[in-house]
Amino acid sequence: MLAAVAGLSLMNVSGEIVASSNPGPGSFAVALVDAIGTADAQEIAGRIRVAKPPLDPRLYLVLGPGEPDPLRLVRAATAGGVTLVQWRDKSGSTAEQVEAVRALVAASPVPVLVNDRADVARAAGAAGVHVGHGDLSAAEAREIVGPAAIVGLTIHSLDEAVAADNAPIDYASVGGVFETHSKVNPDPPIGIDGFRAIAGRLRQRRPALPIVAIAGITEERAEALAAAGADGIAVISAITSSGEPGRAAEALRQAFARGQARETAS
Ligand SMILES: Cc1ncc(COP(=O)(O)OP(=O)(O)O)c(N)n1
Ligand SMILES: Cc1ncsc1CCOP(=O)(O)O
Ligand SMILES: [Mg+2]
Repeated sequence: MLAAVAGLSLMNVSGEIVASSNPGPGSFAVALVDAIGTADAQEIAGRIRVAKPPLDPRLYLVLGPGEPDPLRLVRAATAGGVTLVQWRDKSGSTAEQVEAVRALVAASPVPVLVNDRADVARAAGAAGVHVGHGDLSAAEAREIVGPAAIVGLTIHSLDEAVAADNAPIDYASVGGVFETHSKVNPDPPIGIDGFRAIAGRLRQRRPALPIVAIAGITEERAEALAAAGADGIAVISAITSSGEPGRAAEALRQAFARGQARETAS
């Protein structure tokens, strides 16, 4: 498979290079064969464009093996409006994680990312990986999952925002914004003002980088965070503990949309 992709890329990019010198119709084929034969690997790699899965971070569900029926949960939550899913397993074996992620990828109509484990993401055919402090760096994760995958990074502070200026990431997750019972968070919550400050610093250098907020997010807070400029909210308990994940997802999406409308109007 990889060899086929490499061969096609070599053909396509060589064709682009030859076409840019405007050869006549009779000499194009000869020039193409010459270009393929003398191709410079670095130039070819630099010109390859890869299509990423579309990233819609508006409502990002994080779940793990503690859920009694993860596939059912994901089906209901995505039907209710979840746009992105993350598998977060802090203790399962590698084989267990790969199996769980493969099943989720098959069941989910939206992209599935894997927390921490770029190797699992790649092996299971997930859309990407999320890393934070103490995990692989974003650059190391990117090496493993490749240029077409989604890489997300947690940002806790202004210093981490500055350090992320050149990180090869597709979105940042800022938090913990509020207190959470779903994870041990040693740092105090940053609040909505902290979110605004960090998001502002990230956007100084990377205005198009999607930024989601995480930790302790409820319907009411979803609206406030959208109004504060979040591109998305990442939640565990607001959906997994609701008893009705589809309805909870719908309510969060609606609240988030109300906040976005307030932000646009301001
Ligand atoms: C969307 C999202 N944001 C933040 C995190 C937390 O990542 P990290 O800081 O690496 O902590 P763990 O989740 O690995 O315990 C996340 N997983 N997802
Ligand atoms: C994975 C993670 N990272 C920072 S807070 C958190 C958990 C968020 O869960 P909840 O939405 O239940 O507060
Ligand atoms: Mg992590």
